[in-house]
Amino acid sequence: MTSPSSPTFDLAPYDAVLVLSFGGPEAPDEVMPFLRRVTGGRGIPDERLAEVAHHYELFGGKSPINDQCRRLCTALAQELQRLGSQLPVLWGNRNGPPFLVDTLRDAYEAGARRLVVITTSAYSSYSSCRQYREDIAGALTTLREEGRPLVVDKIRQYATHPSFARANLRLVTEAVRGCGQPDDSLLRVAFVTHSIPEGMDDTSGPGDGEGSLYAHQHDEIAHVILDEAGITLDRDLSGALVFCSRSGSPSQPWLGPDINDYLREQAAQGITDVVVAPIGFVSDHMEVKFDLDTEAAETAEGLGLRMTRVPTVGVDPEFVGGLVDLVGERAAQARGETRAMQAWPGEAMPPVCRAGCCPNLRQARPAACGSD
Ligand SMILES: CC1=C(CCC(=O)O)c2cc3nc(cc4[nH]c(cc5[nH]c(cc1n2)c(C)c5CCC(=O)O)c(CCC(=O)O)c4C)C(CCC(=O)O)=C3C
Ligand SMILES: [Fe+2]
Repeated sequence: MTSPSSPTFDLAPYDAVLVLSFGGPEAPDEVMPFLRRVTGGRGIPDERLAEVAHHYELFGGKSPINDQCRRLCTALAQELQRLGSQLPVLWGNRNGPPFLVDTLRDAYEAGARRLVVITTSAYSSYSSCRQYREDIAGALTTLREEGRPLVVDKIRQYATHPSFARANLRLVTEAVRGCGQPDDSLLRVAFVTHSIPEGMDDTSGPGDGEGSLYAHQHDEIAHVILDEAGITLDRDLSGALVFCSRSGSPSQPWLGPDINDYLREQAAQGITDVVVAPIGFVSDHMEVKFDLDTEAAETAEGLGLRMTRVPTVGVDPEFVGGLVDLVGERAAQARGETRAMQAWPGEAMPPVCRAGCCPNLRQARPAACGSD
């Protein structure tokens, strides 16, 4: 970790850090406009939209995601200040106010010319990486046409930055320690992430035909957490990678198994305790609050399974420190310096995405922060 007086903590050429997120409604009348923006032209059936609208209604029409972003911005700004940087931390979304383009316009008016983006999404795939790069490209085009040219870089996808796996490892270790089931043969750890269409997973990755990097990165983190937590606790832990929040048409294959099916299968085999670790999500947003804390918790209760939900990384200091480290790394790269890129487990993702990686399978759209 860099110390406050360290000359290596230099964030030039950046004028601001920008957190880019998904967006969410904050009042009942914002729910349907939000859902229409999210699903515009994507063939999500109406029944699914009504169902998801109901999830938001259960929480008074307010998604937790914006408050999570506000907390993250505050935590990042505090960590930057602790390291001696005064860079402002801004926030923009894809699907709800504050929209990315508006945040960037305000930044330009305030004098910013080059920014570095952190997305609230750790893994490789179209939905979790390239789509945000398309959002950036779209916003930059609009602003260029307005006579407000900006340069935007992005930190590398951070599923393979050690701080992310380590923070998740620590949280899972604590949850297993506290779950109250000392018998390893009666306990499973379910690592949960957002399901995506199989075609999107098949094409996730660096663009050289490797593919399935989304599933692979999750698998690797799940495995190292099981191993390391097992060593720390001197236990023989087992578990699986499972999925939530499947949408799309039922005929289209998405990644599985669904967490609820997994819980049923485990209960049928005599398991009594499941520790649910949402490694696919950086904070408690709607997928976590509804799909896990509401739906999966009900499934578990109906099965007589005890479910312990692991916290998301949120504003965990190790996680936030890792993001700030990545901002420093990206700044050094922007200055043309070479710097060792920390990675665990697996390889560091490129700071500039490779041509053709994680393609948009519906329509080709310009994407920023990549070599294509
Ligand atoms: C990989 C991934 C992440 C993680 C990476 C990232 O964070 O970006 C993510 C995050 C999120 N997804 C979210 C919400 C929604 N996602 C939807 C639909 C979809 N997600 C997909 C994938 C992902 N989504 C996909 C392939 C679709 C199908 C349609 C499409 O191809 O786009 C729909 C439509 C209705 C439905 O069908 O569920 C909604 C409402 C929210 C906000 C939650 C809140 O309000 O707290 C967040 C953070
Ligand atoms: Fe989603």
